[in-house]
Amino acid sequence: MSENCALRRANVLANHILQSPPQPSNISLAREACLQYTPPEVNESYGFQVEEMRKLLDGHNLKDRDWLYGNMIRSDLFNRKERGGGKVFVSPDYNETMEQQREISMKRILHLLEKGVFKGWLTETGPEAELKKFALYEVCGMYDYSLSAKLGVHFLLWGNAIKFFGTKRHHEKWLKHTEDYLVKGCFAMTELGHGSNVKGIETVTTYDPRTEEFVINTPCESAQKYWIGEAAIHANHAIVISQLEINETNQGIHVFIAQIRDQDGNICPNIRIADCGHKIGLNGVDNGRIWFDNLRIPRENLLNSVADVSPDGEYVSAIKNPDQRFGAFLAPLTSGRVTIASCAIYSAKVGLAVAIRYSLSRRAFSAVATGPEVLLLDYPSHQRRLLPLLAKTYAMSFAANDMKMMYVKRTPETNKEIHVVSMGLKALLTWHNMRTLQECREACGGQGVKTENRVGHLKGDYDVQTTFEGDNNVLMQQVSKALFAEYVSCKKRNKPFKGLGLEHMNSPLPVLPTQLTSSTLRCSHFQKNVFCLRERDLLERYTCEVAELQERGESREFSFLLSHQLSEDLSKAFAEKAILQAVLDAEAKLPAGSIKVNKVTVSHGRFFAQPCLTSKF
Ligand SMILES: Cc1cc2nc3c(=O)[nH]c(=O)nc-3n(C[C@H](O)[C@H](O)[C@H](O)COP(=O)(O)OP(=O)(O)OC[C@H]3O[C@@H](n4cnc5c(N)ncnc54)[C@H](O)[C@@H]3O)c2cc1C
Repeated sequence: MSENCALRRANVLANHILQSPPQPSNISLAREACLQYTPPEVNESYGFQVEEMRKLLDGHNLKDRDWLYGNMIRSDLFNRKERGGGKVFVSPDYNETMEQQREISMKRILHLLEKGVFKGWLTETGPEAELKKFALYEVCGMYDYSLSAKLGVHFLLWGNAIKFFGTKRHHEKWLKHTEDYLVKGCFAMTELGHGSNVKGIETVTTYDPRTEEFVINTPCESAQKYWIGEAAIHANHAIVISQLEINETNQGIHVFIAQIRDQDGNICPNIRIADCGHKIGLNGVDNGRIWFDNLRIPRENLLNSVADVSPDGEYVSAIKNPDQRFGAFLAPLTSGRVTIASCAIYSAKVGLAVAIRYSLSRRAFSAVATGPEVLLLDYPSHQRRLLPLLAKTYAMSFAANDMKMMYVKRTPETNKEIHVVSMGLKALLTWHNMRTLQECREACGGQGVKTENRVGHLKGDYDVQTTFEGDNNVLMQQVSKALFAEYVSCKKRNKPFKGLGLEHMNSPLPVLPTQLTSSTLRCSHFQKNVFCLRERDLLERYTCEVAELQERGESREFSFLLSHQLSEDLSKAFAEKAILQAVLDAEAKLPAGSIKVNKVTVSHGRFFAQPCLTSKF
């Protein structure tokens, strides 16, 4: 980009910001010849240190990420494209049929397996191994979300279910084989009749002490397993979530391993499988439907860390309360949600990179008759459309990194907090991604529709993130329910708040200054107070509303579902407070002045902070 161009743009931007009348400029407004255009990636130069920015945004495992990018770029399987300036890009071939996408996704996984990408994904433990895994998922997700989702089903759902719910015998038998793809796993929880309401699933498993086997049955059409990733073609084993009936007593949902295909890929007896077919995106994943016709599996295939059945058919569980048992069974979904939320932010980054770069090369309309046309990003409306989304993406990127750290350092004491935070952030970050992608698509005009520009495809592929591993609206209810439970429990026991970030409620109400100057608005102490006050107010009002509903005779469970507006506002306030905290933490770690939360906006009674990065690196 010529110096004149840059200067002119800086002037226009400065004028927008300072809102001063346009200054007469000495810069030549000569029309640029059409053919002077070169794609930005060819001669891009940066006014900041890219590596420093990456450290800040990626946060961890930069070398591992580059190693995986390198593996993709070197392989023909990833559809490499050489561009001017010696740059090599990889992106899926968007002309492939659903069948081809499924096949190539599996081939890519097997190629990465050969390169050692998944080494230790289930057998190595500790924060370093887990962070590395998160980083590699994110890289896969940026390349093609089908690749990341397929890995998610195999490692996070199937693999983690064995890890968390299984005991030594299961770990020894399955984990290494899973890591080596000698078994290909899927996770069969959702049914046609029951998705969000997991407790209501209808698949039934009974025990036969004569043969020491469990018998899994799909009693009706609504009990067919539906949307099961990898089930249509690739998986040969399934985690089956089912009600367990022992001596005609229902013990609630339990987790079993069932073989669904033999080594040659043939469907096993007493199992029927159908394909869910073409989807609006994510067609590299083969989602399927499964029916079990009194399938017999060995007694050892019950994952028995939470509960067990003795050879003669006695049910034993250390957790007596069925609700607590149910909660323990949903634990592996936490790592899935953390991954989903962080991948969503990478998708938003890709969309914004495409749209903002386009807005820096596309011109439309001239300010003066003989002058050059104006760059899209010089229009205040275009800035207002894209830059707040960019700022929020930065903020959420810090929050995603904080959440990953919290997850990898989890302890029994922090498990509940990470569970609730991951629900709130999964919902907010995936919604943000979808909103961002739509704006980016429109901001690119007609070019946004072109498949090669990716934004449209990202929308199709990432859309389901708002639904799977917890529908966002249902997650919002669960966040507010958890906050309610904490509030009521502390008040009843007259104990101070401890956990879920509610400790601020132990202090008297903070007093906000009546005069809001710009320096007040920029002060992190003020910002935190505002977010805490909002959460406190919403939590108190929500608690009153739920209590009133219960007094009017609604059941405890149903009262949470009836209070929707306050519930949603409270859950969002909780998640946005976590995002603000992540921005402030990031700011604290940086050289003074490198990052600033520069604006707190108040609209419709809601507060939101917009961080901005300055170029002080
Ligand atoms: C591509 C894809 C892959 C998937 N992969 C898997 C997989 O591998 N394994 C697996 O087990 N499942 C999988 N799923 C299933 C997924 O987890 C479920 O679709 C999800 O849990 C939602 O369930 P549902 O579709 O039955 O929707 P429902 O639960 O019926 O929800 C429908 C709508 O009703 C609303 N709603 C529901 N309950 C309430 C309430 N209490 N209050 C207010 N509104 C409510 C929801 O917000 C939603 O908008 C996958 C789904 C898709 C689409």
